[in-house]
Amino acid sequence: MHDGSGRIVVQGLTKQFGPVTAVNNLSFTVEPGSVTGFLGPNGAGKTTTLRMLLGLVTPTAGGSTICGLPFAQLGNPGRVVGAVLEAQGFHPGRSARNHLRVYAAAMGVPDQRADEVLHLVGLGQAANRSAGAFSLGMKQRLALATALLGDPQVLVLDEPANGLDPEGIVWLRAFLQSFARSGRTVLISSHLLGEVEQMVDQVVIISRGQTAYYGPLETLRASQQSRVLVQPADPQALVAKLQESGIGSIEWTQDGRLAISGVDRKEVADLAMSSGIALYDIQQEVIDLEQLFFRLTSGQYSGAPVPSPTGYPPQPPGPSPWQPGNGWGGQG
Ligand SMILES: Nc1ncnc2c1ncn2[C@@H]1O[C@H](COP(=O)(O)OP(=O)(O)OP(=O)(O)O)[C@@H](O)[C@H]1O
Repeated sequence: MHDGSGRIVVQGLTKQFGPVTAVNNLSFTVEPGSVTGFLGPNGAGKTTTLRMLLGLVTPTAGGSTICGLPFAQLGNPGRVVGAVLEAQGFHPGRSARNHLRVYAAAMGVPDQRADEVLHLVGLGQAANRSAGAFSLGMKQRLALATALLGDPQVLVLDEPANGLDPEGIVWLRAFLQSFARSGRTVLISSHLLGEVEQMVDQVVIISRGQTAYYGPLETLRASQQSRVLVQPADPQALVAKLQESGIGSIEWTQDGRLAISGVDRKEVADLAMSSGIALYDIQQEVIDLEQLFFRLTSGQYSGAPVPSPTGYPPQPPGPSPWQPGNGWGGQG
């Protein structure tokens, strides 16, 4: 019997395809009640990890659990975890409703659940239309509806924003956040941080099959020291005043402004005013998460070091479920 927690634990997960190490000793925990983004560039090992989590690929080492159990031991897994791994091929002549009824029967849920999940994903009006003729965005919604059939506690979605128009992305964000707010677990992968930035609370960023960052998105943002960018009438005078008062560290930007770290805008403005130095422009630098993401994952290609923010390396909570005979490496 699973523990009903909705927690996903990945511990020491490794997958070797011949000479290729697709996933390398990967560990992280996904807690219920939040949307977690599983991010990394193309080829980082995201799909392989999700396939191992869902019992479709046998790990070379390590393992994973959902609600405390390896996938293979979940019993009726569709009732615990709903998954969308790729925009599925749908039977060309089958309506959306009938597609769902086939899956509902296989899972042992009543036919009427097909209509419920169609409404949940906004396809209520398209129930009788042929799923094979759906647009990519509608197929994504239908795949999500299929994953929701068993009213699962955990959702695992591989690149769910792919193919959605801006309205679809806004809808998906609201849907996943409300799903998570009901105490359930959402894990979504993407190779673009910007695409899921507004949807996720936590992130697991991987590069070359290894964890580059694991923790709240906010902590990642805050780990980047922001700078005050200022254009003074007399830069030398402001530099002298800043150095005199020991405020921040100062650099010149390429466009000739002063960039001051370790201060807020008000401190710089107050100092300039009390020193009689006019400022033509002053602003707090906005941290570009996309740039940060590239920096974190560029090691995939260049071997660059990555920072270790708080919360890393991750530890699975509570007693280790990784005991001999607990399903390790046997599923797949
Ligand atoms: N069945 C397989 N046989 C051999 N190599 C594989 C296999 N599946 C994946 N790989 C390799 O493992 C690495 C990780 O691939 P994976 O598909 O997990 O990455 P990904 O992060 O999901 O990438 P993408 O964003 O492009 O989908 C890649 O180098 C890929 O070529």
